[in-house]
Amino acid sequence: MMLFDLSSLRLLPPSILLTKSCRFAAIVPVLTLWLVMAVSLATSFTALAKETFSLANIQAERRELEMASATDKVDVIQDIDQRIADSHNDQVRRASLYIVKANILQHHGLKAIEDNIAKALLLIDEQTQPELYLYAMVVKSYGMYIYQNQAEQAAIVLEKVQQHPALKNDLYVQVQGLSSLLEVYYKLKDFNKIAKPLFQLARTLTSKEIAPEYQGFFKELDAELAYHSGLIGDTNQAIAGYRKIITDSKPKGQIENIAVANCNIANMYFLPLAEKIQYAKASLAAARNLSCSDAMEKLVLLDEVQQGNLSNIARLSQFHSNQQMPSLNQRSAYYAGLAYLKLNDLAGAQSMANRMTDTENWERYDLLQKIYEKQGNYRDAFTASQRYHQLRAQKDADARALMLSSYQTRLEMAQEDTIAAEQAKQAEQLQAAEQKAEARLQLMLTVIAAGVGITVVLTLYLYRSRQLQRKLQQLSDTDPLTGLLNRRAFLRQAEHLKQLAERQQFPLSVALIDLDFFKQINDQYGHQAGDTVLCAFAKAANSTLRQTDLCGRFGGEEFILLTTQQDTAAFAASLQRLQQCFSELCLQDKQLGYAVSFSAGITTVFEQNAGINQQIEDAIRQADEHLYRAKASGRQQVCTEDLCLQLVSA
Ligand SMILES: Nc1nc2c(ncn2[C@@H]2O[C@H](COP(=O)(O)OP(=O)(O)OP(=O)(O)O)[C@@H](O)[C@H]2O)c(=O)[nH]1
Repeated sequence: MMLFDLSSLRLLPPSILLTKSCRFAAIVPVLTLWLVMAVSLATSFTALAKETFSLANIQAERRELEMASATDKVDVIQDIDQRIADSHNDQVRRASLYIVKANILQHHGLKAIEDNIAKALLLIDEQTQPELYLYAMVVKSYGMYIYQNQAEQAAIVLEKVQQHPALKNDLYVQVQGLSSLLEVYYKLKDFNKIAKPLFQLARTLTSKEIAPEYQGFFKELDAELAYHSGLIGDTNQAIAGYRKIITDSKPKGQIENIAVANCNIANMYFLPLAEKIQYAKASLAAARNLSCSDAMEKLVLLDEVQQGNLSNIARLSQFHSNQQMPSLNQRSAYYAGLAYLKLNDLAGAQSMANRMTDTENWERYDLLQKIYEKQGNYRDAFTASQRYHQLRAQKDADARALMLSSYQTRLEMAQEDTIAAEQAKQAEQLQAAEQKAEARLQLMLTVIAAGVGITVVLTLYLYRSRQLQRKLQQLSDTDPLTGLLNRRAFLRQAEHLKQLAERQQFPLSVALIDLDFFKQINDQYGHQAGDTVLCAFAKAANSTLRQTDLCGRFGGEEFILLTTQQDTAAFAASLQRLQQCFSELCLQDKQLGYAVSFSAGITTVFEQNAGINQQIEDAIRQADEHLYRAKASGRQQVCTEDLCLQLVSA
């Protein structure tokens, strides 16, 4: 049976490990392993790519569908349904398609919105797909507002949407939300709040940060911005917005866009009538068959009646009420009524007043006031006049509030911008300071590290050179054969010891030692044996003398000792011990095997009590003289000035 170690198989090519017979069997698990790894890697990459691009894909698809929705809604809805059916495996995409469908069907009743949003919400996880959730909320709240008159609830939802951090990931939803919020605030007459989303919308749409692929898409929303600007009385911004659309549409020959843009300007509440008529004429000049063309013609007709062309009154008054432009219907009835009054046709005027059903419209009361006045009904004329002034004052107050709110908001946003710019500047400065500090710290650390490194290297270098110096000193101070001090080092240290002896008042004596018949040893046993004898002497000296004694090789077979012994007798006794030890070592040596002796001459260098104090050189000369006597008296003796003592060998 063959056993395989799979861990090693993975590291080494199977061919190296296996014989031909079992190679195939081993390749199978290895290949399987590699295959599993490759497949899992590929799937994880695909999953990652899918996760990363899913929002972008959804946004691209939404763009495509909503842009197309402007052309043929029925086809688009069919297309969406098909896509929903095809994407049964992708919940997120399906949810997105349901929301797009709800958005496209916004003007087809609440049920169409609610049904599709409900289906989408079932498929959305708010935590993991916040952008889709926000989109659903925007579409849903718009439906609530237009069909259920739940503007307040819609405002709460839309405000929450605008504050959601994930909104920044979806500029489209952000803009849709702002746009809906504007309408809702307008409906609620929440004038203090209108300006902010409007300016935010304007800022977003003019932002340079909009990615190129979104710019074309958002162009559609320029009309939205212009429309809301008109609603809040920012006629300049509204006209500028519409003019932009007109300028963009002209080279493309999009005459409907041009007509509608002019039409929208003409319909702006805050625009003076004379200007309205001018834009109405421009709209009609571009196209006459649009849903707003009737209203434009009515405006032009109004002008004619105002100019005194009263023959057109009948035509003006004949216009059927147009649901799209209720205000214009009211207005045409008003101007027709005024014209009838000019012609003293009170019945005609009254019929026009009856058509003005909006009891909040100040023009109705202006007309009634004038009719009652002509009838001589001053009581009702007074009441109508009172109501007229009341409503006008209210309208003026609303307009003033709107203007003030717009300026107030502009101011607040400018302040916010200043604060944000200041904070950004501070953050930048802080970052720069942090970077500087970091760089300084880095530099300091580098310097410290370099310092530490240099110190370590220097210390090592100094330590090494100190060691070397010591070694050199030791080499230059020692005799290489015996390891004792050489003559020069001995004399130097002897000088120091003598100075110490003088200071501390201790006695100092010197002995000059010469080995006996050394030449004979050399001659008889060889030079190496002579060296052994010299080393034996050094060894004996080291083991018998005191730590404080100095011993050196003075030259050849001559040694010198400097001792702090009290008297010469004690010194001689030490030399006796030395002789004993020395001769023993020689005797025990296999090469020699016999005792060797030495002769010594000793003398006092310094002795305070005896009044002796001589130079080291003088003392050595004296010791040499005594040594000469020791040699002359038969060797193996130690001699002082007065006597000689025989040394005993082992
Ligand atoms: N092996 C050896 N011999 C040395 C060394 N230095 C000097 N000598 C020898 O020591 C001998 C000294 O001989 P001498 O001065 O005649 O003295 P001696 O033979 O000891 O006779 P006495 O001193 O009169 O007892 C010479 O033969 C030198 O060559 C050394 O380092 N090693």
